[in-house]
Amino acid sequence: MPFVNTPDYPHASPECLGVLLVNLGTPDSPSVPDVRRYLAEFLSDRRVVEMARVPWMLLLYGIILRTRPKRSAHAYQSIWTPDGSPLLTISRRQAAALQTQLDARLGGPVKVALGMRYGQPSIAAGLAELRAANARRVLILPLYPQYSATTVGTVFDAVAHELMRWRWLPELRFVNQYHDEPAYIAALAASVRAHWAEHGQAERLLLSFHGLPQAYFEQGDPYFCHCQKTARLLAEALELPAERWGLSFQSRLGKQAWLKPYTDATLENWGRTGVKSVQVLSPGFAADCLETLEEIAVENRELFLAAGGTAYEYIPCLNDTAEHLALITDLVIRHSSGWPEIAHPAATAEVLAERQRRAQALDARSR
Ligand SMILES: C=CC1=C(C)c2cc3[nH]c(cc4nc(cc5[nH]c(cc1n2)c(C)c5CCC(=O)O)C(CCC(=O)O)=C4C)c(C)c3C=C
Ligand SMILES: [Fe+2]
Ligand SMILES: [Fe+2]
Repeated sequence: MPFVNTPDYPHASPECLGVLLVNLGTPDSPSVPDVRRYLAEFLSDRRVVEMARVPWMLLLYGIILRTRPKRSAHAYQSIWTPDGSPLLTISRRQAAALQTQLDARLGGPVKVALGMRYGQPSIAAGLAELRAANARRVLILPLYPQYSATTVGTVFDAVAHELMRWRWLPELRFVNQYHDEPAYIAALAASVRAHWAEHGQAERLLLSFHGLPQAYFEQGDPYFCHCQKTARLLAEALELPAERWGLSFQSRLGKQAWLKPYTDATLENWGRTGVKSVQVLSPGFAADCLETLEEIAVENRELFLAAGGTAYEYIPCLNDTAEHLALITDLVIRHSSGWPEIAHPAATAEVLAERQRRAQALDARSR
């Protein structure tokens, strides 16, 4: 097997800390062929759909990829911006802002790259960018607060798959989840309070998380429990009594049972039973995307209003807000702590200069 080599490795070049920010990924364009290509990659992932391979491939290529791309492309067209898919443009802004924050807070060189699990820029391309910057230590940060094998687990697979081709591996760390991180809960609470300050408080707050097949939970995926804890901590931070908020799961696909209660059914039920106003937040998404901007902000609004509700507001994801960037920066600093001082906030310019002086002295002695 041909390995990726570093034949022109410059011995004196400075090492740096590499950070790979990862999110799900999105089609290259909202055209039907591009959406089909994206869905084919996504839905062929064994961690996303655990069905037996042969029947699933027959169903995927025989039916799903002949019908769903048209419907999904239509939905993507409704949220696409002049700069591209919201998920990608927001992720790029997060990566650029994280680079700025880390440059300011770390004493040593750091390189941030973006990698998407499906589509472009790929995880392989992000890792290649880090290799080109001579990142000898790499922190992988999947931007999924709650762990699921279908999201975080598959990011690990893609990283491992790419590194199998490398001759010289970097040191590696991998953030697994941050569902109960105080700074994450505080950032969510701040975004809800900011919304309340501007628009007032609705009768109920719905915390809607992306769903999963129920069977994955029964077989040990902790995602459901992580979502419950995030929601409880957020409600506590907002001092919301139980009757003023709910938790639900959105975006189900196919006929099998997914995690319950479902977001659409919850909103319809609330509308039917006299709840007039709701605000909906999707705490599990680090960036706005098709599932929030179309499904939550548009589709589910119509369901709630048709069921008798009169006011429906969607509260945006944390995206590239200052609170979110502070949280992401903090996660990087804490998870890279203990690595050589280059990656540590205590590594000031003086520490690095001293380190360089020592290296030069050693070098001079060994000549
Ligand atoms: C079996 C199918 C799916 C599982 C399991 C699943 C889990 C899962 N997904 C996210 C986050 C996102 N999903 C997004 C889109 C999306 N998800 C699925 C299917 C499953 N997701 C599909 C088919 C699609 C594509 C759109 C469509 O055709 O409906 C997105 C948005 C991507 C974008 O381009 O904007 C995100 C983000 C999580 C967090 C999760 C499990 C916890
Ligand atoms: Fe999804
Ligand atoms: Fe959806």
